[in-house]
Amino acid sequence: MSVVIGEISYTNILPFFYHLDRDALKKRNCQFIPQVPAQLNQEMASGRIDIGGISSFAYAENANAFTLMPNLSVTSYGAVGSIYLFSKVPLQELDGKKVALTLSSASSVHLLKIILEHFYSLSISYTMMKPDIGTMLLEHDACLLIGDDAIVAKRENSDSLYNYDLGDIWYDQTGLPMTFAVFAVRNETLRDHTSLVGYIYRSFLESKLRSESENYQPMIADIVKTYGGNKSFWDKYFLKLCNDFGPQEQRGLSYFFEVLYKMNYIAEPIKTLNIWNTDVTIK
Ligand SMILES: C=C(O[C@@H]1C=C(C(=O)O)C=C[C@H]1O)C(=O)O
Repeated sequence: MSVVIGEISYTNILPFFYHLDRDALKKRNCQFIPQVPAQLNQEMASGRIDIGGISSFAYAENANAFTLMPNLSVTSYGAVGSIYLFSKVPLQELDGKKVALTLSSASSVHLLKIILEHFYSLSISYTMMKPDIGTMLLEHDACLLIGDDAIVAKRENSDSLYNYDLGDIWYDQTGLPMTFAVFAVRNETLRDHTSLVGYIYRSFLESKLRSESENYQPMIADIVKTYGGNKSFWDKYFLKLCNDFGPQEQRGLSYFFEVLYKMNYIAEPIKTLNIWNTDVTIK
């Protein structure tokens, strides 16, 4: 039986994937499925995908079925640079208005609801839509985009619309980092394929450490060719993102989960984050 690895199809996950030895992983019977986060979340929940990066919100919804991997996440301390609310009016004036939300996201969609309803006490009507800023804004006053969709939209629309970086607002309001993506494994996969999961985990960690030690340079050169933008934009983007998942990132995530529970967006409170103790398991 193969182990299926979910691969978020956004540049922000690349530090964990860029230096993977995919042939070695395929020889060990691993397969890769690239998808936007919301799709990966569903497929992890249904068991079609076994391991990989998912929305942190999806962990909160499936905390009994998933185990988190230490040291790996997509987190921001303040501005993230790829998660924006684009609005025709200032944020405070959105009360009673219509906001379109990208179908690709789960964490940022809920973070936006926390910001608008909990931090700013606004009442909003939401529609989930495909991530296309033109269509989204035809009949809505604002829209949320994430990942490369948001990066391109910001490049092209920053003069004509108000834009708000959700990582920035979260940090201003809480003083905490925001973890958008975590790395998780299904509990049965961890139980049945412990040593292979250990190998995959080490591969992600090594790719991340190598990307960081190279200041993301070969990776950024490839990104510029594929996605455009200039090198200095991508340099800043990756230097600002935090790819760790230590005590402070976990504190921020636990607070996000606490607010989600208070606002009834998750059914059960998350009392502890179930993080794999790799020191004990991996030899
Ligand atoms: C930083 C980002 O984080 C992403 C946001 C996610 C979400 O909102 O559910 C999920 C995974 C992350 O890759 C981004 O895509 O811009």
